[in-house]
Amino acid sequence: MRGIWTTDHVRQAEDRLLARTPEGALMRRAAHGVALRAARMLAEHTGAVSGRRVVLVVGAGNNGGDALWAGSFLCRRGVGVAAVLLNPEKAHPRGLDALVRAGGRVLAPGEYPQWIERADLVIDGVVGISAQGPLRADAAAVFERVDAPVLAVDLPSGVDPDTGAVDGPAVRATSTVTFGARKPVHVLNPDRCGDVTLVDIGLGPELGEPDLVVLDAADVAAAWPLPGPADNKYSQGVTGVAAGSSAYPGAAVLSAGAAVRATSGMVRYAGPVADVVRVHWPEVVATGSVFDAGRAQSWVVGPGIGTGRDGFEVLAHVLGQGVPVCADADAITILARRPEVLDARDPDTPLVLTPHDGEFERLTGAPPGPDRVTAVREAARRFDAVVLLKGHCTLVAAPDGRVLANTARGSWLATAGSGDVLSGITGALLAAGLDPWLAAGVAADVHARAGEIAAGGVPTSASAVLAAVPDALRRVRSYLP
Ligand SMILES: NC(=O)C1=CN([C@@H]2O[C@H](COP(=O)(O)OP(=O)(O)OC[C@H]3O[C@@H](n4cnc5c(N)ncnc54)[C@H](O)[C@@H]3O)[C@@H](O)[C@H]2O)[C@@H](O)CC1
Ligand SMILES: [K+]
Repeated sequence: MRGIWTTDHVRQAEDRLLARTPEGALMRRAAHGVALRAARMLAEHTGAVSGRRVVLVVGAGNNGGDALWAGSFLCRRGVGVAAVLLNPEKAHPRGLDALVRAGGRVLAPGEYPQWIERADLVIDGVVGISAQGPLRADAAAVFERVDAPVLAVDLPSGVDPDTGAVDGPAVRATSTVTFGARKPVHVLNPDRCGDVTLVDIGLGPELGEPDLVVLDAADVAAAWPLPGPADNKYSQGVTGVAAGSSAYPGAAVLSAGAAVRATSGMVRYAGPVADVVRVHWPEVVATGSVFDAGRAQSWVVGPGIGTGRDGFEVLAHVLGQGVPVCADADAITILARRPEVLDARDPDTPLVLTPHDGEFERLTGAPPGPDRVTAVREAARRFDAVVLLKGHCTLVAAPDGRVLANTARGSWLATAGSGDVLSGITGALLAAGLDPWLAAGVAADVHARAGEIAAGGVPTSASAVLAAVPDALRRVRSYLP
């Protein structure tokens, strides 16, 4: 599991570390990491380092200091370095001194356009973790001229460090070098950060519990339940699926099929399109209604069930079974309109809600807004449920405040029926007894990998995503030590 810390926590940790570190040491270590990455980018993009041109765009704080020091290191490798100082009086004095002593130059205001146009690489040292709001006009005017690859120091300036939100001009980096800890922007807005390199500045012991986590493939593989020698079809957990209707039989086929692909345990289907499900998935034990379905260790409820009285009764029934429930799609709309349905829930049974933005707004009365992490965390507390907020970066919050992020692998999952597949996978993991927060996070990860495999670079479909679940699992298992 990789941790991510908000800027407040990073700043507090840095203060503790700074108190016992010689002055300037951390900044030089950070800047050295920037210079190494910059040299590699020059070599990759131009075939050489020495003789190439780098422009530093330098703001008023330590982020600009990092860029100036990095520039001084690059000068020593024969790179021609020039700095645009956005706020010359406030430019980091020691960094500036180091750059000038190493042979770098400071550009006069009228000089920067031709330098930017001829640059092989631009280093964004406008603002780091103390950033507020979008790029100001002077910095925006500089970056408008940039064609070269951009290396962001700590984070792309203009993008909110804690939410990843962009609300005006902002840098789009080719690569980012960050220090000590990953910040939320790196997972919430990967498109603006490019590839992210983490430089160790010794912050680890000061950091404490992360504010957000990302699962590694090895975490996903380790969490995924596999049958053991003593297992049978019941012991691995029976997944119940209450989905579909005559209008939407596909939702039932996709959700039940995803559960079949995700587990070797038994899958039950209960709903009006049992015959259609049986034709697609002969291994599913299908019946016409949840009221006469046998026992299950979890229920997936909602995809395609409709939002009328029948849907309400189905949802109330499965919530009363005393087993974990994954409520998706129409079940979320029912819950939003008639929250009294939750009275049927035994408060100790886990509930996973999987809204997209529109359903989230229906459920909570407000859209997630720019601070999606806070929004999903509050919803999880309010509903005492795990809430999985779908998006380019999917977030999963637990009622105890834990949040994990699953960064997208392209936009392949933006296809009809994709959510039905996710709910089926989640249901299978709940039936196996996984912690519901982990179940939802692991399901989101494998779903995203299956989407990437199914697409292979071209548009795909939910059926293809479902078919790719086993390959996605094989791939995550290959990361096991
Ligand atoms: N404190 C430390 O121990 C270390 C800090 N480091 C660097 O220091 C950075 C943080 O430095 P600072 O706290 O000095 O602050 P920043 O360099 O992030 O910002 C400097 C100032 O820019 C102004 N500003 C805010 N938003 C702006 C915007 N949108 N456009 C233009 N100006 C804006 C503010 O007045 C702010 O105080 C980190 O991101 C990292 O790059 C690294 O050197 C590693 C060690
Ligand atoms: K920056």
